[in-house]
Amino acid sequence: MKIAYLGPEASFTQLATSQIFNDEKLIPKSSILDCFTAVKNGDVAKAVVPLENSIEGTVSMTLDYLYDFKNISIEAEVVMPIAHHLLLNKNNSDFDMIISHPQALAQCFHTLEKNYKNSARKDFSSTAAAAKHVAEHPEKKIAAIANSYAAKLYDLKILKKNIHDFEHNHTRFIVISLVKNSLKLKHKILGEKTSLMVTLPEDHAGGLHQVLSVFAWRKMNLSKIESRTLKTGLGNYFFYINVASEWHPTISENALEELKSIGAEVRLLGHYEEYLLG
Ligand SMILES: O=C(O)C(=O)C[C@]1(C(=O)O)C=C[C@@H](O)C=C1
Repeated sequence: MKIAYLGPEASFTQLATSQIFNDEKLIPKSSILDCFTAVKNGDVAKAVVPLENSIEGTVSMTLDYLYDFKNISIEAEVVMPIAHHLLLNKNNSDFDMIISHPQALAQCFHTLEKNYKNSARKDFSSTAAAAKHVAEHPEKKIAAIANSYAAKLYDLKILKKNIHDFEHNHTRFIVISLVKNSLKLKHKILGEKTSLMVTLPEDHAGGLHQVLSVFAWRKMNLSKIESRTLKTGLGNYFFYINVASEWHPTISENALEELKSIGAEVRLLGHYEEYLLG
C-alpha cells in the first residue's frame, strides 16, 4: 500500500508516518496540497498531513483542503512530541538567515527573537526541505530549524538544541483517505472522536448558537470548534467541529438531521481514534 506524506525524508510528518505505517511504501510529497491530490486521484491509498500544533495552532492549509476535497475522510489522528533544533553545515560557523517550515519558525519565534534577532528568516515547504537545502549549499550562510534525524541524515551539526518556545510541544497529524474507516493502531489510544464540517447558509444572529445547541442538549461533548474563512467574502466561515463523546448512532443521526433542518450544510469527515506516538 502506498502512503503519501509531507516530505522529504526526515520531516516531522515522515517521523509520524513511519510509526503508523512501518511496513508500507512511503511516498514523500513536497506540499500538503500534493498529499490531498494524490489521495483524491487514487495515486496513494492514504496520506499523513499535519493538522494542529500545541504552540502555533491549526495548520490552516490542511483545514482548507479538508473543506475543499469533498470526498476525503479522516481515518485516524496521531499526536507526536516535537523538538526543534538549529542546524548548520559542519564546516560553517556563522549564518545570517534561518530557514524552515512556517510552523516551525513560529514555534521558535521568541527564542529566535532573543538569540538571533539579526538573522533573516525564510519559509520552506518543510523543516526537512530546509535542512536538505542547508546541506546542499555549504557556500551560503544559512541555518535550518529541523529535528535531530534531519541533522543525522543531511550530515549537519546541531548548533542549539530544543529551541521551541514552550517545553511541551506536540503536533497532531491526520491520516486521510477516500474510505470511511477507523484505523486500528498498536499505539496508546488517547480517545475517540468524530469530525464534522459545518457551513451555515448565511450569517444570522444566533446561527452558531443554534448549531452548538444541537450538540449541547444531546450531551455530545465538543473538543474543538474552529472557524475558517470560506473565501467568499469577509464574515463567511465554515466550522470544523470535533465531537469527543461516544458517537451513538441514533442520537448522532438525529443531531445531523437537526443541523440540516436549520439549513446547515454538514459533512461527516470520520469517526476515528486518536493515538499517542513516541
Ligand atoms: O516541516 C515538517 O517537518 C512537517 O512535517 C510539517 C510540520 C507542520 O506543518 O506542523 C509538522 C510538525 C511541526 O509542527 C512542524 C512542521
